[in-house]
Amino acid sequence: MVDPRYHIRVKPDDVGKYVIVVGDRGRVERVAKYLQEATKVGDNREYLTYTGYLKGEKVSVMSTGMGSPAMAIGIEELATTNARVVIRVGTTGALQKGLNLGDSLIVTASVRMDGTTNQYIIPEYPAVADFSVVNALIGAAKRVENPYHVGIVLSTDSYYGKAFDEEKHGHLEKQLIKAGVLGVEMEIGALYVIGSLKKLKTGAILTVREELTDEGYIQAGEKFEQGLEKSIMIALKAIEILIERGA
Ligand SMILES: O=P(O)(O)O[C@H]1O[C@H](CO)[C@@H](O)[C@H]1O
Ligand SMILES: O=c1cc[nH]c(=O)[nH]1
Repeated sequence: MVDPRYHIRVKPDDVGKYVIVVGDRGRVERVAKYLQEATKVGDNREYLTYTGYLKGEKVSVMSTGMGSPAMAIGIEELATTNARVVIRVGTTGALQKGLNLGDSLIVTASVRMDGTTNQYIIPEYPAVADFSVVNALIGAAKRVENPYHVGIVLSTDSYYGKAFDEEKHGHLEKQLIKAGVLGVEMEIGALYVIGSLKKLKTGAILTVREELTDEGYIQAGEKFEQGLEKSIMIALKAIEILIERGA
C-alpha cells in the first residue's frame, strides 16, 4: 500500500489544523520559536516539520523546498493530516517599483506560469487564496506594522530566466508588469490550486528579497531579514485571528 505521507513523514495527528509552509528549511525554526512547546515531528528530504501551540490550538510549520513539484507533494500529503488552513511564508522578487526590501506582500492570487498545476486542472481554473485567510493576514499586517501590499504574484518554474529572458519573453514581462503583477516566486500557484482542489483554506505572505530600482535589482540584506521576521509575525497573528473567529 502507498504511504499517503511518504515524503513528509509525519503522523496525521502530529500536524495542527493551522500550518505555515516555508520554502527554506532554515526558516522553520525561525517560525517555531514563536510557538509554545514546539517539537520536531518530521524531517525527510526538504520537509522539516515542527508542531507547537498558539492560543491552545495545535499549529505546525513545515518546509516545502523550492518549486511547484515539491510544494504539490507537500500539500497533497498535508491534506491527509489534520491540516485545514495553510499559509505560505515565502520570499519574492519585486516586479514593481515601490516594493522595498523587507516589505510584506499578501497574495490574493497567482498567475499560473508553472507546469505542475496544468497536470491537475485546466489553465483557466484560478489560483486564488481563501478570502478569510487574506482578510486575517491584512488584519494582522495592520497590527504588526510592517509596510505591506496586497495583490497578485507570478509563480514560475524557473529562478534563472526563462519567463523573464528579455529577448525571448520581454513582451510577457512588460505585459504582466503593466497588468500590475507585484512580484515573482515559485510555489503559490501550486499551493492555491491544489489547496482548492483538496478543500484546504490557503493564503500567502511574501517578503521582498529583490527590490527593483532604476539601477537594477538590489538583493536581501538587513532590511530583508527584519521584514521577513515581521512577515512571520504577521502570519502567526493571522492564525490567532482565525482561531479567534473559529475559521
Ligand atoms: O524563499 P522561498 O519560500 O523559498 O521562495 C522563493 O525562493 C526560492 C528561489 O530563491 C523559490 O522557492 C521562491 O519561491
Ligand atoms: O522566485 C523568486 C524568489 C525571489 N526572487 C525572485 O526573483 N524569484
